[in-house]
Amino acid sequence: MISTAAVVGTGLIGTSVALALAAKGVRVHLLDLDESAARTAASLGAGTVGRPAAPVDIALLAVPPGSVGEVLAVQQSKGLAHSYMDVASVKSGPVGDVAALGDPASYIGGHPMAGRELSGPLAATAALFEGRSWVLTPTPDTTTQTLNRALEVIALCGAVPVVMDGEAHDRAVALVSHTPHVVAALMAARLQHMPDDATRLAGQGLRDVIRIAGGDPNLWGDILDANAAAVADVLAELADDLSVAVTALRGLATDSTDVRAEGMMHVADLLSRGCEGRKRIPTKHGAPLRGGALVRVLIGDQPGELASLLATVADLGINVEEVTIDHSPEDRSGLVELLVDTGSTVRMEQRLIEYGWRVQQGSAPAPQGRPAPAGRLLAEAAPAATA
Ligand SMILES: NC(=O)c1ccc[n+]([C@@H]2O[C@H](COP(=O)([O-])OP(=O)(O)OC[C@H]3O[C@@H](n4cnc5c(N)ncnc54)[C@H](O)[C@@H]3O)[C@@H](O)[C@H]2O)c1
Ligand SMILES: O=C(O)C(=O)C[C@]1(C(=O)O)C=C[C@@H](O)C=C1
Repeated sequence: MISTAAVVGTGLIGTSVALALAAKGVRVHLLDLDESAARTAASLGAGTVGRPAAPVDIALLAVPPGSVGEVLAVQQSKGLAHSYMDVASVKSGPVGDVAALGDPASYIGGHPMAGRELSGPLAATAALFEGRSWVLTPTPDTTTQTLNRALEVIALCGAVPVVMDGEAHDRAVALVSHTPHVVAALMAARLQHMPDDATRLAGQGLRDVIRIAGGDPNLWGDILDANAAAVADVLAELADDLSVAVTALRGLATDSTDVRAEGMMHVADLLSRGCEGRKRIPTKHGAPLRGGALVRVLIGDQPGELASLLATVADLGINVEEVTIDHSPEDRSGLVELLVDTGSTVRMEQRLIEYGWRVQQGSAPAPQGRPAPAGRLLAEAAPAATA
């Protein structure tokens, strides 16, 4: 059983792990090149700043991918821990660096598949890894004790271990994490000089697409540098699809019936392949996305309104897969979208109306038009609520 740990690199990921371990009673030592980051983490309850008097059970190296090998070698030479694991978003590079610079027996590569577009200890949260996959890449050199300690860290963080080969991991994350980041950055870069009237129209769809583009450019430069070939392969396929999409759309903009028909065929194919691809992504419980449906509710933009809506939904005993909220600053309203089982929507809409919530009934695809001025107004609710 792990009772002591160290975290080297107390930024977003290091502090999140430290908070989760500290909450489970593990004594955590916090180390960072930037001492203020370690002090901030400590002030959040993530542990104590400074080296332990004796080696801890396991040290987590939560530093940029290019620094893992060097940091491991330094900390092994100082006897920081019995075992070491890193959390870097790429694995082949760090594993190679470790073999060249340090002792690979007490090291295991790791990568929690959870994060944020923010950096630093203040963005950390103990719940970050709950229910998420956490890759481990043991090599033939890794000792069983080190593997077991890493598995314990993952369990204490509430995550799900996935053991993989480092190169297979890097190919997989090129598709599911690194290329999406590049695509988000490319799209967000298009917005740099957009006119103000377009800015005002930006809704949740755009925000969903560009959220991760806010990630630290230095960290992401390091990640892309370490997985460049695999990301380039995925991007090249995307570029082929893009060029088909451009040609098809140019065709749709012509007067020729034949060219338009062919263009529409390609556009329809692209859109339906998109829907199919999206269904391959598991939900938070690990099952692929099924026929979920959206229930849309207008709320007032004041503190406690969303929490109150979610409490009502919980009272109804309906399981919500996802919640998104789209704020409209101009009329101080919010449109909340709750993804639930298809079978639950009608009952849920009726019951929410009975409770006095303003439901956009018949919720299905994207909302049309602007939401009306919001607020949970009993007087405005459906007849069932006022009867
Ligand atoms: N951000 C994410 O969403 C995410 C998700 C999973 C894994 N990761 C991986 O986690 C690691 C850390 O990322 P983060 O988002 O927490 O970054 P971060 O910038 O929030 O934190 C990194 C911390 O490491 C410290 N540091 C850098 N070099 C150091 C060194 N040589 N010795 C000691 N401390 C050092 C920095 O001062 C900083 O406090 C990276 O390897 C990243 O690939 C990130
Ligand atoms: O959700 C986010 O903000 C993330 O950046 C998470 C994400 C991902 O792509 O899933 C990003 C990089 C990490 O290596 C792991 C997780």
